[in-house]
Amino acid sequence: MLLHKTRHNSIVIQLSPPCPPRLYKQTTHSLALHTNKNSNMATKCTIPIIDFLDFPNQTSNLIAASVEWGCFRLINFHNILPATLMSDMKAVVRSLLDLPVEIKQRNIDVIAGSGYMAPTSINPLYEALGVYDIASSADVDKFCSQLDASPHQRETIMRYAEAVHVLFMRIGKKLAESLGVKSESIGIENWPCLFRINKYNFTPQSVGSPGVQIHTDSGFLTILQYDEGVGGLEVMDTSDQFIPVEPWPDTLLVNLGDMATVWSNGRLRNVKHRVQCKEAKIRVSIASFLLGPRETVEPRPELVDDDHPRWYVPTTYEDYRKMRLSTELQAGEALALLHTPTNVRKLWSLNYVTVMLTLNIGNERICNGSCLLLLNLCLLVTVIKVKMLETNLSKMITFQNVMEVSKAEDAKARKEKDVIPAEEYKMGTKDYDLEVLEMA
Ligand SMILES: O=C(O)CCC(=O)C(=O)O
Ligand SMILES: [Fe+2]
Repeated sequence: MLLHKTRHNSIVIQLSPPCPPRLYKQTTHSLALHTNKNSNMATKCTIPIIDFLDFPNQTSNLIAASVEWGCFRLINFHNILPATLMSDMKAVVRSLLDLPVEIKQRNIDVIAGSGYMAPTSINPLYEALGVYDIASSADVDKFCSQLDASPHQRETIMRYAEAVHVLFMRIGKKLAESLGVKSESIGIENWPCLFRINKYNFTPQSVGSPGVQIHTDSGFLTILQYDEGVGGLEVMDTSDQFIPVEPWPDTLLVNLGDMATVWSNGRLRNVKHRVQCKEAKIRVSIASFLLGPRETVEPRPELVDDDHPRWYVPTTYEDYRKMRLSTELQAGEALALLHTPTNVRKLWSLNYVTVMLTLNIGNERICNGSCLLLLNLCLLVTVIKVKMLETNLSKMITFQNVMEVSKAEDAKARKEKDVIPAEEYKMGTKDYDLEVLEMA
């Protein structure tokens, strides 16, 4: 029996383990064929693969992957983002992250966490540089100037930004259409695309430690060019277990984030993921985030009906991001704070019914041992859930108060970055657990 937490934070009890969709299987040896139709497939179920050259055949796979997993590996996209551009970009990114700290600090935030993040004493393994919106050539230009990028570096970054933006448009439109939403109506061309390059200074002492804590991405879609040599990235599978995203050359990982869940009225899964230090090497990744509509984000009317009542109240990405930061709910839990009052009431009534059933049936001794065990488990889950809801609600109230003095909140969100020189990292000597990083 499994207790399974759905993306609406409700708990369902499954009598047998859920099986991930069987559509997606990978060959054990390589991805050389770049197809998931190979008949010699391994039996292991794993992260879905979407072949970008195989649309519209892939439409149902795309939707299944986005609903069940909230992520997929993308293959055969090189007509848009060539392999040479990916490796050129990787080289540029490495050299930018190797710049002296005084230069990297010129990369200031536009929104909290969009600029340079220095290693800190709490999290000495991680640093990042970022651009608020790679869909804006002015933003990309500014980033290049801040870091004194050479003409070659500038050109590579510009070409990469354009290619990733095209990929976002194509994937986003396919996703919308496969959900029955007309892609022309969503204005996706105007959504900002945050860009972040991440460096993990993994050392022998840090093996086994977290590089980035469990989180969901707060935006709509993420395109991740993960390190092709150094692993460590893990995503939560359909049974809520973390599984490694083994580095496969010439593939990208696409994640769906919190805004996709709101926009789709809860149909698209915001995948939880994390980075663990597996080996003592420098790991570099390039993450691009399509954040979502600039104005209000709310469930699409096409996806709200009697069978799918509206789950989320309207919000803006900016407000949601601030709420995630101030509540430190980084793994999608903050979405519960956007639940419509009707749905919150439903959750409470469900909890109430479960408690009553457990107490009544337990008292009347009309059930056998295993039934009682099951009911007790329900009770335990209910109590935990009510506790979580209470904590989240109190965080929301705090958040609302804090929003009233939003200037102060902004300052608070831009956490002080205590830069420490590389030679002073004391990895392995004390716990450099986790600070809450401002993940996109
Ligand atoms: O470095 C990675 O592979 C993942 C980074 C990530 O999840 C993020 O930047 O949101
Ligand atoms: Fe992420």
